[in-house]
Amino acid sequence: MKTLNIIKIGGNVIDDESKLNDFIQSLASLNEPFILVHGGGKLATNLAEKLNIPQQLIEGRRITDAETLKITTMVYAGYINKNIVAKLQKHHINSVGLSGADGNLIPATKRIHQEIDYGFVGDISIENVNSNFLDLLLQSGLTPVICAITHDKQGQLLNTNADTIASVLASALATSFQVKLTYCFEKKGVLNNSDDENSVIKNLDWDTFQKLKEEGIINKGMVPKIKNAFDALVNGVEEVGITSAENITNFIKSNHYEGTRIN
Ligand SMILES: Nc1ncnc2c1ncn2[C@@H]1O[C@H](COP(=O)(O)OP(=O)(O)OP(=O)(O)O)[C@@H](O)[C@H]1O
Repeated sequence: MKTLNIIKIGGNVIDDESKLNDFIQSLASLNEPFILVHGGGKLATNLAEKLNIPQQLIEGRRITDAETLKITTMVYAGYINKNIVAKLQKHHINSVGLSGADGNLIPATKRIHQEIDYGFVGDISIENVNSNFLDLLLQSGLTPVICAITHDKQGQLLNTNADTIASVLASALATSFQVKLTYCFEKKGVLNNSDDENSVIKNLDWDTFQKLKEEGIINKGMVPKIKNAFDALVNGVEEVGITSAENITNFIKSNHYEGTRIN
């Protein structure tokens, strides 16, 4: 089976043009096929503030009312997606930017919650991913760049967590590729001490994750990210890791390179 990398890039890197340029340059030297999934929450929040549209986040999840859906779609599927595609083109990586509605790539179901009205938030499943479409693009030598906007097949766009999209896509493709899933963000990996960049946990198993979560050492957005990472492993993804954007290529190429491997 051929190797395929699914790489997720986080918001703190996307917000910083210089960090983003370095990340894309590093990706360009990977020499392995990849699919890039991106977040971008901070830019969406900034634009919403400028437009006086109040934002509400519950446990790191954005409540997506009709106005917020417009903002997230403009920011994720518009500016961020095309900015990344343009930067990849500069490095001769012919990429194509997609939402989950394009090519019916990621159909979703609007989340119904007993107590919280999340608004236009979409839950997704491995079975519904249009992996044939991704396969066609990859076979044509194109690199898909995917944002966190999905659709319900009834004409409604939905907002879906980008870490979950990366995990679900990786799992859906694991039957036809040897998939390596790598989450990239601004730190060197999952840290044992948030103040010490040199405290990267090299290997993280489920029991250690539970312990560190209970102790509060792993918190905020890192909790759902790691849960998504374990889900991918359970669903047949070969290798799952979390590392810094600047070290992406070295991490993928060497098992000994700095970062956290999920196992
Ligand atoms: N033990 C830990 N080690 C490293 N980071 C941690 C840890 N615990 C919590 N974090 C936090 O998790 C954050 C990463 O999660 P987050 O969901 O914000 O990632 P992201 O991929 O950058 O976001 P997005 O998908 O919204 O663009 C880090 O910025 C850090 O503050």
